[in-house]
Amino acid sequence: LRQTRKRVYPLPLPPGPRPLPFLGNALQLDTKRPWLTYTAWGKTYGNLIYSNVLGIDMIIINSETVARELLGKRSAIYSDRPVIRTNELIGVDFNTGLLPYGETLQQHRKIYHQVLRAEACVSYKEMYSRQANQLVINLLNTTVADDLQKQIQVYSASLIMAVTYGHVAHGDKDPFLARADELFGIVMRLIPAEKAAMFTAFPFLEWLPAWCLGGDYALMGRSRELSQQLFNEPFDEVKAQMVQGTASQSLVADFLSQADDNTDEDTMKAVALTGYLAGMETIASVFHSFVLAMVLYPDVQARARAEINHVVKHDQVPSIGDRASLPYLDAILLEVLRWHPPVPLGIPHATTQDDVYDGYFIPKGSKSNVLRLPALSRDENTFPDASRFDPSRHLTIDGQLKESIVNSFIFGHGRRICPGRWFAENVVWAAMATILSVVHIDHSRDPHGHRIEVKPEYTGGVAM
Ligand code: HEM
Repeated sequence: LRQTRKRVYPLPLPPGPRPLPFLGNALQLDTKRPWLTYTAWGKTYGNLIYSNVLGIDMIIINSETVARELLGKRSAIYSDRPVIRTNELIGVDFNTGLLPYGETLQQHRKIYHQVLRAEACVSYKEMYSRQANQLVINLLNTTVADDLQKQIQVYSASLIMAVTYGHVAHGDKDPFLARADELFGIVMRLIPAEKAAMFTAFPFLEWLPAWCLGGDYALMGRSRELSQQLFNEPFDEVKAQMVQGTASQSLVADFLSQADDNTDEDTMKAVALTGYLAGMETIASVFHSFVLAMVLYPDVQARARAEINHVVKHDQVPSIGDRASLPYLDAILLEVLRWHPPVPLGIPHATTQDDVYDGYFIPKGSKSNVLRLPALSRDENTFPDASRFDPSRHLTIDGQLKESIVNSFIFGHGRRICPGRWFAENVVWAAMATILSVVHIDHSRDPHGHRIEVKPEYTGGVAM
């Protein structure tokens, strides 16, 4: 245990629950549902809370204003990440989201900026449309809910695959998708959803050893092997295609053609694979929420379809170029993100220097979390009748999009803000537009023609 003697600070720490010697607040945590502990603490201690767990300083940020000030404006010192050693054991420590703040991270982020910034993302519009069309064809052949989930997963995986490596996946039998699927399966077994949420919520778990992964060394080995294959093979394929002149447009091809002598290939491999893994889960999550909303709110679906029919000619499907003329569809996208934030716990940040906020001392090395995304997005003061799915809350009286505050918390903050946010929005938008213009989403029916009610339930984890 790290805290062997009481430390003295020049100013008071933010308010928080009373710690026990050595254990700090460890016994007060609800490890299965961490956000409940933080919600309860928030009610007692307010928007900035200090807690100490096993000697690690933890700051919990319960307000968007404080998050923007600390993680945003002061991001020069709030952009480190807690080290989570288990990631090395399963071979996923290449992941951008886990890198400490420093040179390697900056190289990663430079590449994302090159290929995924807002303007660059628009250039993938053909790909968005092609994949969205394929999704609709697959959905039309789907009869049961399990298939729907599978189709959504295959869709997000194939799309990211196409955009990242220009690789056309052939359904879930595609070797790359199959490997990625196996890797996911293993990671889920080693770190099941509630454990993943716990790692995210409680960064003090940084030094947990292999036993917390169930001690299954064979699975860990297989996981590392798969990670290495996914890391190298698709990238090398694009490289070979570039030499033969057969590569299609993709992030990796764009990168290789823009690369200079100083460009490090391993960095690009890590970026590409992170993009693939980060995008697949999150986009699938948004998409499930979209389908759910369309089933539960048929009036919203009807209004969106009416908007599309009004703006786009009847024999055409909207493309990204029509986005500005379809504000209601964009409002649906924002509402889906607000209604069920895909990454509800965010990813914790860590401080690299001591800091002072509002008269309180924040020690260097503190792990800060904005753990209440669902609470922010369900805040009745900002979003009245917040549990209702209501896209019109994002529109002005004359039907134009309002300045959105949803984006300011859903994708994180400061120098660690999600670099895939524009890409994710385009991808989901294209799929929503295509689906709504050709498919009607409704409840399934039982063999007697009675509709089967939907019971909305979400799995936990880093992405819901
Ligand atoms: C709707 C979909 C998505 C949501 C809601 C989402 C949300 C987030 C959040 C909350 C973070 C943490 C930010 C922080 O620490 O402050 C993050 C980080 C990240 N996201 Fe996303 N994301 C989405 C899609 C994507 C996609 C499609 C990609 C890649 C193509 C991507 C790549 C990343 C990466 C690389 C990071 C780590 C950044 C860093 O640590 O510097 N995300 N995302």
